[in-house]
Amino acid sequence: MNPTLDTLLHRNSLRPNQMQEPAPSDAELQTILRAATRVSDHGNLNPWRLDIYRKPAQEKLVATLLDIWTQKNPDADAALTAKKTGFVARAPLLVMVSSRINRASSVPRIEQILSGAAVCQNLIIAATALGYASCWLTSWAAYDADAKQALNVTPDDEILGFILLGSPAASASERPRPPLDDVVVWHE
Ligand SMILES: Cc1cc2nc3c(=O)[nH]c(=O)nc-3n(C[C@H](O)[C@H](O)[C@H](O)COP(=O)(O)O)c2cc1C
Repeated sequence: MNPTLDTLLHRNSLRPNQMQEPAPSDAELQTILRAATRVSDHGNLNPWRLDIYRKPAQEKLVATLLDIWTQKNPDADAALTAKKTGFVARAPLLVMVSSRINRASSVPRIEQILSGAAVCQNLIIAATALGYASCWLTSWAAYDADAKQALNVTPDDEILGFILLGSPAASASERPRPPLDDVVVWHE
């Protein structure tokens, strides 16, 4: 089968706890990032940013999220707190994709965000094509004003994804995909 279609037709997410070292090498990551940023983009605005976190930066990010989470959820139990804050360091590499909306442009905000979503999906596809595992998460942190500020994302912008990457440590369980007849309408 055509290798691009093979990747697209067989991609599955793996949870961060199903990933292990190594992360993509620097050279592989460059390729993944080039593929990720080669997206459709109305107005050629590049209205997105990619923040790369490796360890120890991932651990510092956990500490930042922990401060914010515990202030807002002082009664949360330790397991929940660890889950809600530790996810960003639970895989070998984290890429945060966020919008950088160009407000001077007439291109609608939604279209600039959609271009950023394409960045996320291209990133995942490229990592999959190189044999890496990936998972696109948002969690509470993408929508928390203080977390956004700590991550240098303005209130007007959006955290589009925390994308975790690593080597597969398990095989993905196949989940049902929608029958085409459920989601496709043919017009003749
Ligand atoms: C924008 C976006 C945000 C997501 N955020 C989360 C999340 O916070 N937690 C989660 O468990 N899954 C989240 N997911 C879903 C997973 O990334 C994944 O798509 C899902 O587990 C299905 O697996 P699949 O990619 O193999 O279809 C998100 C997906 C998208 C597109």
